[in-house]
Amino acid sequence: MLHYSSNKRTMNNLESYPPILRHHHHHHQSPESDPNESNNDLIDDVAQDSGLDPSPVPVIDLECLEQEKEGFEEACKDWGLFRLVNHGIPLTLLKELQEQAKELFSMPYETKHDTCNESASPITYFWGTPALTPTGTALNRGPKNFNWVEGFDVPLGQLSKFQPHLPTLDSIRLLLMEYERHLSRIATTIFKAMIKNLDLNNNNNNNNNMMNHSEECSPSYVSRETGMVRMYRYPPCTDTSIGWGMEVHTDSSVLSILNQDDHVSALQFLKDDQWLTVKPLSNTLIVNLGDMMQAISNDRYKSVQHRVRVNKERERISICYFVFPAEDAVIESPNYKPFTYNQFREQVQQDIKALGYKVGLPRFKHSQHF
Ligand SMILES: O=C(O)CCC(=O)C(=O)O
Ligand SMILES: [Fe+2]
Repeated sequence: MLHYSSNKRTMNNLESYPPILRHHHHHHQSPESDPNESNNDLIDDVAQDSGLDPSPVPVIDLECLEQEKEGFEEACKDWGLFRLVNHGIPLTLLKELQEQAKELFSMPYETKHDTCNESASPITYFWGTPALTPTGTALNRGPKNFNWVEGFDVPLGQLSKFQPHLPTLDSIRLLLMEYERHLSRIATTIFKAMIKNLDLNNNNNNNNNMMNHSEECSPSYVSRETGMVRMYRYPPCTDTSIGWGMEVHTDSSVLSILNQDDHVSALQFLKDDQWLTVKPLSNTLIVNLGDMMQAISNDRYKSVQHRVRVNKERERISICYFVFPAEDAVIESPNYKPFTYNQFREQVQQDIKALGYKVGLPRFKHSQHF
């Protein structure tokens, strides 16, 4: 019985991949594959099994942001990425989301494609690139920039107004609404602590976007309405020279919070010119700082460069939450010309279309070097 269902799952899986992501899915090792690569995979797996975290990613306790201020500051300044513990999200919710996302992705490709192309659906389905237009269609960047990934784009502000026909998508919608409540709480807590450490309230008296006078965190820079979730599946690919699950980039968000598959390590980030791998560890979240946070902090904090490797044998699921400033929130800091997130996004889209890549923050600096 077990055997039967696991065979069935494998078969479904192949049908569930977008046609263009099916070619390199076979179980035997390809002769040209680089032996060092496969060794690395093995080492990762051993490290994972031992339960240790061999890469020195800073660990931040959400309950102790003030007490452990120094470590938190260092993580924001020197790393741009940290592992979050004590986040208060029930482990059952994290696991349920992973399970439901896996089930959704394992549906036939056509089903996923058609469901999300219903005109009323704010959730869109894409593959081959994480770069989308505001309406959710993929920005075509040519075959060179093809990424080994498929995903769903979920604008969180619209979830309560919409009921998908597909039952799996609807149950995921309900889970995501619950998840969003936790994530906006977490993002606000982290952002408040950052603003306090950066001492921005005192320095920018005329800037209402950080906190307002009653010491309440204003929603302007961490807006619930514009938040989004991306669910990704990275199919396995025997030929890892094909490229990246997701090529190197920085996030445009204020903060990104990642709930990743417990089994496959693939996310890498740049630290002092070295690529380090983030090991998946159960019941932890990965938080990374995005471009908006770097600008808000006037470059004291850093939007970390990261990328996702393809895995030879196993698919990987990740669920990423991104928080952005409100539409009308103007980012003002000494190194930058004042700009809104919409202007930033518009510029990114233009650059991707014209140049094939995102220029990002340098476009908005007083002195432009790019
Ligand atoms: O899937 C991941 O681990 C990271 C995804 C990512 O970097 C992104 O969506 O910006
Ligand atoms: Fe990213």
